[in-house]
Parts: sequence; structure tokens; C-alpha cells
Amino acid sequence: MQAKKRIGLIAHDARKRALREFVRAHAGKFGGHELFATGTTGRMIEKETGIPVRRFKSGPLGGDQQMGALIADGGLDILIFFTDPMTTMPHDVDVKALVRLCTLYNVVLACNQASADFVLTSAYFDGAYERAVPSYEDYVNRAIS
Ligand SMILES: O=C(CO)COP(=O)(O)O
Repeated sequence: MQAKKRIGLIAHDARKRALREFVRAHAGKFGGHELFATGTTGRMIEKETGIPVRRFKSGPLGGDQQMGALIADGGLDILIFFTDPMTTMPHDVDVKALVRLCTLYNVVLACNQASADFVLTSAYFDGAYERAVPSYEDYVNRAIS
């Protein structure tokens, strides 16, 4: 049985069309899960799928940090973040911080379409595999052992 997942969706402007097409192609798979997104991306996803999305502020206005706070609180399982590798962002530090928190909390992170395809067709997405969530002590103990 498929467990309900908490999924974050974000795309930089140059990658929004790619995310919209990805979500359109997999709309059936997102239903029944809990969706979170930064402001502009969230509006686009809701319009595309009709699935309700919990929307944070727009990325450059703090939305990436709000998504990061959700991760730090243990509230996200998967982040699909179509990043733009060709443009300098005013909120680059926020983007980096968000990716860092995904790494730290072992959140499944897909930054492009191929990875996102893998995630949606994975045993994890289907509920047959559980993601380990490391604690701070895990990192501290690893550092000193
Ligand atoms: O800038 C973003 C992520 O870094 C995305 O923000 P929007 O979804 O508001 O466009």
C-alpha cells in the first residue's frame, strides 16, 4: 500500500515549464499526497493539477527558507526542485541552504527531470521502502568515531 508522502515542489523561472510538464505527466501520482511549494511554483501546480498545494512565500522572498524550516521540523519526505544552473540568483544562499538541509535530513532530492522520474517510480514513493531520518547525534557520533 502506498504511504502518503509530503512532497515539496519548486522550480526556478527558467525551469517552470519543465516542472509544469512533469507534473502534468504524473498528475495521477501526486493525488493523495501532501504538496508544498514556493509561491509562484505552487500557484502554477494548483492551476495545472487542481490538487491543493500548501504555498509558502515566493523563493526570493523567503519561500526557500520556509521550505527549509519544514525540513528541519521533519515535515518533508521528498523535494523536487528544478533548479536553473545557468542563472545567478539574488537568493542563491537560500537555495544552497535548502539543498544542504535536504542532505542533512536525508530528504529525497531531485533537481532535474531524470531524477524526479526515478523518485516517482521508486519503491520509496510506492511505500515499500522507508527513509532513515538521521539525528544530530548520528552526525556528532560519526564525526568523533
Ligand atoms: O526562487 C525559487 C526557488 O529558489 C522559486 O520561487 P517561486 O516558486 O516563487 O518562483
